[in-house]
Amino acid sequence: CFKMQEAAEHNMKMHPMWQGPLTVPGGDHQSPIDIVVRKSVFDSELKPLVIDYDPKTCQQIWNNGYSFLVEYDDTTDKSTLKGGPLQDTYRLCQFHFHWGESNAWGSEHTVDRRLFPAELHLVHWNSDKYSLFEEAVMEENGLAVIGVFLKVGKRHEGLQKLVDALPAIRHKSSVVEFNRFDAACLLPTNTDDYWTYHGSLTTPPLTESVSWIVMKQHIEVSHDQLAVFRSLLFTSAEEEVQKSMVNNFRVQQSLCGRTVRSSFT
Ligand SMILES: NS(=O)(=O)c1ccc(S(=O)(=O)c2ccccc2)s1
Ligand SMILES: [Zn+2]
Repeated sequence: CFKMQEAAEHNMKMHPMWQGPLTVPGGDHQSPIDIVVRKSVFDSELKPLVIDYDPKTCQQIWNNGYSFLVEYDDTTDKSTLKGGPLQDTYRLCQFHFHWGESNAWGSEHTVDRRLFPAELHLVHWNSDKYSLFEEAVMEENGLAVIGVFLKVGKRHEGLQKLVDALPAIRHKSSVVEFNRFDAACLLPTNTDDYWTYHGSLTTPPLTESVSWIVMKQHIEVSHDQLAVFRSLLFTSAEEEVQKSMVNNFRVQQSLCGRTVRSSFT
């Protein structure tokens, strides 16, 4: 996915506005949304997800000015997602999180209006149809993002390696090498139960190219682990006023007649 330079330039274009309730002009397939459980439709055709991540493809972790991203080498089909609602094979390119300033809110999607303190997004692009991430971003069936809710509870052992790397990327545009991280350790034990709908990126360019797959089962992280997320900064080392990286989520968008399907009854 995006390399450092493009994303840094890209970030300049995105930063000032991304938090607003901005939607693309006429965009009626925007994300995130509130998932109204009783209105979701069970679809027996939905298959189990096939998630196959290779920890060796993990490359770096960096602060892009509104979240922190763990980026993977997506030049080959080494870390892939298929099955579920997807017709093609999608390559993992990065994962990141959204969180609040308190444990009372922070997630982007909600379930029957219930907010979670944070949400993980694992971003994949359709490598059967496109040769580059940047192409896939603009296309209808270009991206697939897995959303996982985080709840505050017991410490997440797998997450700790990532939490320990965060102080090194406190400021915007800082990056450190990050290898052999198995993103699969962040998935809930049950990945067969999920909601899926067609939506968009939740930050500019807000393109409506995402097959969203939101896990029913959350993962647990400790209060202290989440507090380290909040120690990150939106601002670069040069800026005189440092701003805590918190509340980096978009407000819920209207469903506009879309159906949310569930893989479970
Ligand atoms: N929160 S989200 O999962 O919807 C999301 C927002 C942005 C991205 S991206 O970094 O892949 C990206 C994609 C296209 C252009 C720039 C960045 S993924
Ligand atoms: Zn996201």
